[in-house]
Amino acid sequence: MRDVMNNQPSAPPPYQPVPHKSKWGKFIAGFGFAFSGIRHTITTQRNMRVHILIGLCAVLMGLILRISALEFAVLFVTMICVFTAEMFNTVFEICVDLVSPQYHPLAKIAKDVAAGAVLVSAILAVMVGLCLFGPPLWHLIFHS
Ligand SMILES: Nc1ncnc2c1ncn2[C@@H]1O[C@H](COP(=O)(O)OP(=O)(O)OP(=O)(O)O)[C@@H](O)[C@H]1O
Repeated sequence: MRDVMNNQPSAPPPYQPVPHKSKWGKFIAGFGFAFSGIRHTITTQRNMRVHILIGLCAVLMGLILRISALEFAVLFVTMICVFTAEMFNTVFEICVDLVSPQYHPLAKIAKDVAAGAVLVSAILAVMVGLCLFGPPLWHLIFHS
């Protein structure tokens, strides 16, 4: 959008919340926005697709190795931790790009810390995976 008189980029119009007829309409629209955020992360972030693929493989492995319901619960919590970290990382990337499109040392720190949070959660996932699948895999390989 450009300022016609000066041929300069003009400020975008202020955000106007979409009016909803009822409370329920607003409630249901909230789900739509949330799913749209999830879809955006999956379609734009390759790392998110990798996390989902690894998570699905882990669930499949859990089924094959017949881990307990409690172990599945631990697996799901861990997977959601990683997904959530990746989604917040995406939020930070977008916010930083919005506020500081040019290079800025604070922008670098913000993005690096957000990426670090994803790495920490991925390390947690590897450790949980080792604890859950290590013993049954060991038993399967060396005692069958
Ligand atoms: N505005 C900026 N100012 C300073 N450093 C930046 C800036 N934008 C990015 N960086 C540096 O570049 C790194 C990569 O940033 P980028 O936005 O490309 O993230 P990414 O992890 O590659 O994102 P994606 O997940 O989309 O591939 C950041 O971790 C940060 O160190």
